[in-house]
Amino acid sequence: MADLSFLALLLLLPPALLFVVLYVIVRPRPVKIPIKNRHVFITGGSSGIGLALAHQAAIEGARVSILARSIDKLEEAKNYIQLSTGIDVSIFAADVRDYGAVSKAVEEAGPVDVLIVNQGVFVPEELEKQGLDEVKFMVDVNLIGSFNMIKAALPEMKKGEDRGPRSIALMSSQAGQVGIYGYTAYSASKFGLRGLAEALQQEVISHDIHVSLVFPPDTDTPGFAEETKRRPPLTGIIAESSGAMKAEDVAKRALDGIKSASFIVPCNFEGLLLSIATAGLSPQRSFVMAFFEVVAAGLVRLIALCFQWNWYTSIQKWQAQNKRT
Ligand SMILES: NC(=O)C1=CN([C@@H]2O[C@H](COP(=O)(O)OP(=O)(O)OC[C@H]3O[C@@H](n4cnc5c(N)ncnc54)[C@H](OP(=O)(O)O)[C@@H]3O)[C@@H](O)[C@H]2O)C=CC1
Ligand SMILES: CCCCCCCCCCCCCCCC(=O)[C@@H](N)CO
Repeated sequence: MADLSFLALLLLLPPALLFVVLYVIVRPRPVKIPIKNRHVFITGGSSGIGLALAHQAAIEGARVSILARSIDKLEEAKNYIQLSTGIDVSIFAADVRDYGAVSKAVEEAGPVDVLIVNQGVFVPEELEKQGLDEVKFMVDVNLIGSFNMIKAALPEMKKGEDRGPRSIALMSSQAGQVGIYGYTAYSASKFGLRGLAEALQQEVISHDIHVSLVFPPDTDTPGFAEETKRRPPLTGIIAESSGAMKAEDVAKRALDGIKSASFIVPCNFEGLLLSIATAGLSPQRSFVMAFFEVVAAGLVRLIALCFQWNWYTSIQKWQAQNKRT
């Protein structure tokens, strides 16, 4: 009996020690970002995930501003939120590719507490067929547009130390964690956001600003409805490895991730696996998540290799059936 409890202790000791070590070393330290009564500024807030985020943030008592190009869609979004919640949302018509327009909007909106850089365009096609104009379009809107937004909002955000912890959240995609057939430009733009976010977090941590990166799977939005009209079949087949979600559910996950200042914010179970598989050197505030990352790394890599096996088999089959062009 005594031998058994000694054995149990011996088995439990390494994970317990690991827990303690991780609890001590995880950086940056955990922090909570309040939403209520704070200024939440959402780009691409007139449609899909951005609109769901604006709606949710308004319900939670935030002062909400949304920015997008089309004034008609912005007004429609404003009316929808007004009708369903009674809350007024400020709207700003600007193209994120235009730094001057974006700065003007941010200046008019006033200091931002939570900046959600969510605008995005996606036009899937094999690189060989896709025009460079479309490649540039995706990189400009998704990546350079995000730089423009952050550059415009950061100076005032930095001055807000008396307002408490602030957040910059970026909307990536699971295609920003793994490259997917048909998404060369899109994946590149979303992988780019990760480099931006990791470096930025180190630069703004001393100002109590916390960066989050959200990784949704396929999500039912007006943009996605357009995308599916022209998505190469193989893109769809591979993307279906992760379950599709509703915009409201992605928005809820995203907002919860922002409020707990998680650096990596997965949205579904496959996303959780992907986050562990691609944890790399990204910051981790939660010692519990850090524990799983350390302990599950090998197994998750094995699962990832099985997915790659499955995807390459699908590609091979598809190309055999449809004669390579
Ligand atoms: N839906 C999906 O399957 C997934 C989406 N995502 C990401 O989530 C984000 C939102 O996607 P989703 O809700 O589907 O997209 P939608 O196409 O439904 O909405 C996109 C929003 O971005 C705005 N926008 C687009 N281009 C610009 C621009 N140049 N300047 C300013 N605003 C712009 C649009 O308004 P306007 O056109 O008027 O400018 C609109 O408000 C994107 O970053 C996308 O990559 C990630 C994973 C999956
Ligand atoms: C370790 C094992 C991990 C297993 C899970 C792998 C699942 C990967 C699926 C990738 C899906 C990409 C969807 C892109 C959605 C998107 O951004 C477009 N709809 C454009 O908006």
